[in-house]
Amino acid sequence: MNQPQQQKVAVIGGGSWATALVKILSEHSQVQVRWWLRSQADIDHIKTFHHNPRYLSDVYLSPRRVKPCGKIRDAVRGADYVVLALPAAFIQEPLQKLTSADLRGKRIVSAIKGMIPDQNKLVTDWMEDTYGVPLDDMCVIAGPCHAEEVALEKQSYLTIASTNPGCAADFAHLMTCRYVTAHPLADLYGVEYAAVMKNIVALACGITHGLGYGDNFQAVMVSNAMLEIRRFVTAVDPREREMSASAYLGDLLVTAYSQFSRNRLFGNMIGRGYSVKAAQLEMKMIAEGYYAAKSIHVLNQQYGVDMPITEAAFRILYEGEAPALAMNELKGYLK
Ligand SMILES: NC(=O)C1=CN([C@@H]2O[C@H](COP(=O)(O)OP(=O)(O)OC[C@H]3O[C@@H](n4cnc5c(N)ncnc54)[C@H](OP(=O)(O)O)[C@@H]3O)[C@@H](O)[C@H]2O)C=CC1
Ligand SMILES: O=C(CO)COP(=O)(O)O
Repeated sequence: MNQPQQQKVAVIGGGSWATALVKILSEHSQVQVRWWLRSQADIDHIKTFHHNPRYLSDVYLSPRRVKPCGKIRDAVRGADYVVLALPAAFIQEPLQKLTSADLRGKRIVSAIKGMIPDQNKLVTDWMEDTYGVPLDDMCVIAGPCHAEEVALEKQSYLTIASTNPGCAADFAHLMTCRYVTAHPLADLYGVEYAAVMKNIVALACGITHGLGYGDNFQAVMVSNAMLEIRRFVTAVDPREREMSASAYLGDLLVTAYSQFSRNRLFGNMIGRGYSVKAAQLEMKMIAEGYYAAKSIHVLNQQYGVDMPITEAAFRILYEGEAPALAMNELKGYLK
């Protein structure tokens, strides 16, 4: 591991995952975190009290290692790594203040499990197209890991995927601490697509739970979903991959079953009769699966992969189909 002594990491985003990542990174004495948040009140609170007031507010944030700031150019200046940790729908606005020159020579890490909604692009593709960041200078953070469990220092595993083995290994080192183990993996696209798609499945699981379906049905749905994800990922990026690995199956399982899953919670509300708007207003956090259902539906028009679970979610969320009707129809496709 050829890491220089001091590592400067800019983290972009002020929500729960950003807070958890800042906590993990700041476990390393050689890491300095510049943390961009959009709310000046939150920045002031963190500087004064060393806790993020609205997300994972129990987490202590070391003032020696973590410097919050409100200007994104200040956050990325001199950084070795820039970690993107906002929901995909909100990443374009703050990044508009940056030019390709601001990001040149830096490694970009996407912690986002969503697609740029209006363009239906993976975040890494969008960064390459918009800022000319070479794919080899990027990695994604994946794996079954909820921010809430990082806050509690519960043992967790992450996967750092990149086309560049050195980039993945270096960042995996920074993501490893007493309660987190991170492993590098070469499958950037497979991991990134699977992370987007498992959110749609978790949302669909939440819908069935809200409708009163039981664990038996959900287990069948999750098994079928894994096959659906495999079919799509293989169509988009054909290659050998071990889809039972935790970056794929593990993340699907934790999101489909965890009490902390935003996507499952959102789906559960829809299944219980909330409208999409009402569920969004009720949720204090973002469910990426809502946006992903549309992006994957649109993308799949060019691939034509059989995806009954994603399609059922799309019809419920965007075409107003009654959840009970869509799930009743889905029953005929599951084995
Ligand atoms: N939470 C988790 O356990 C994990 C999350 N992820 C991924 O990390 C990414 C970030 O999710 P997470 O941290 O959970 O999200 P949260 O819902 O916790 O936080 C949302 C963030 O987005 C900001 N935001 C909300 N609305 C807007 C807006 N209209 N314009 C600009 N910014 C806005 C919020 O700022 P403000 O508070 O000021 O409104 C906040 O910083 C997602 O892609 C998610 O899938 C990945 C692994 C685990
Ligand atoms: O990706 C996650 C856990 O690995 C988080 O999923 P949710 O956004 O559904 O909470």
